[in-house]
Amino acid sequence: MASGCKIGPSILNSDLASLGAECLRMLDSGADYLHLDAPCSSGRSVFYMHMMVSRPEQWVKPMAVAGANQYTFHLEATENPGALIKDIRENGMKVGLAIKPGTTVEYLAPWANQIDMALVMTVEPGFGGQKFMEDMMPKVKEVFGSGVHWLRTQFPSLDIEVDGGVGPDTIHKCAEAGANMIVSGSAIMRSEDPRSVINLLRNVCSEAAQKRSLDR
Ligand SMILES: O=C(CO)[C@@H](O)[C@H](O)COP(=O)(O)O
Ligand SMILES: [Fe+2]
Repeated sequence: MASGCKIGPSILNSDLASLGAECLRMLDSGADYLHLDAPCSSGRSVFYMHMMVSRPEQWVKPMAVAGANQYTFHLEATENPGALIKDIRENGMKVGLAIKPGTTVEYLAPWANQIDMALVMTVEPGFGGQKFMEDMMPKVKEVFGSGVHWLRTQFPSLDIEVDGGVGPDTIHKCAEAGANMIVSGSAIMRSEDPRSVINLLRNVCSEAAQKRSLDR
């Protein structure tokens, strides 16, 4: 099984001058991990880096030294995903592999057994506050060959993350599709009560996961 439902506020939208304080505010509000879209140094929290960069190879060591726990790179950004996965592991981090809206899951599938997390982007990477792309949900449920199989069923222990436009209005789609790691930027960061948004996202996600396990 995947590692349970986890909510990771995206810090991309926050005031970068007060990054540390924002991270603490999110952890105090119940965040399971922090999804960082910009390189930064860390204290001792759970930092999952989303590297939207063109040469992800060059940032592995600096991110490891800065204390990142997971390094997610874009499949489209490298010619040698296998070597990069190996390098990330050798630098003591977990591995995330992201695909942009235009990339199908068949490109990700060959690597699925070597990574800790697949990230299905639900907006074009770049900035927060964009509209959720519901038509990405079939990727989480992926169609293989002639039959329909959920990515979740194909790789039951794989964490599947969604990122972009996810909040109280869109979480149900993600949870029903089988995502268990939920990145949410504006919906959490702009809320006056981030704790209640985080709880809501986690509850919807957990309920869907429970329902799936009962249906099995
Ligand atoms: O990677 C990205 C955007 O490219 C995200 O992590 C966003 O920062 C999420 O913000 P919202 O879409 O939830 O506002
Ligand atoms: Fe992100």
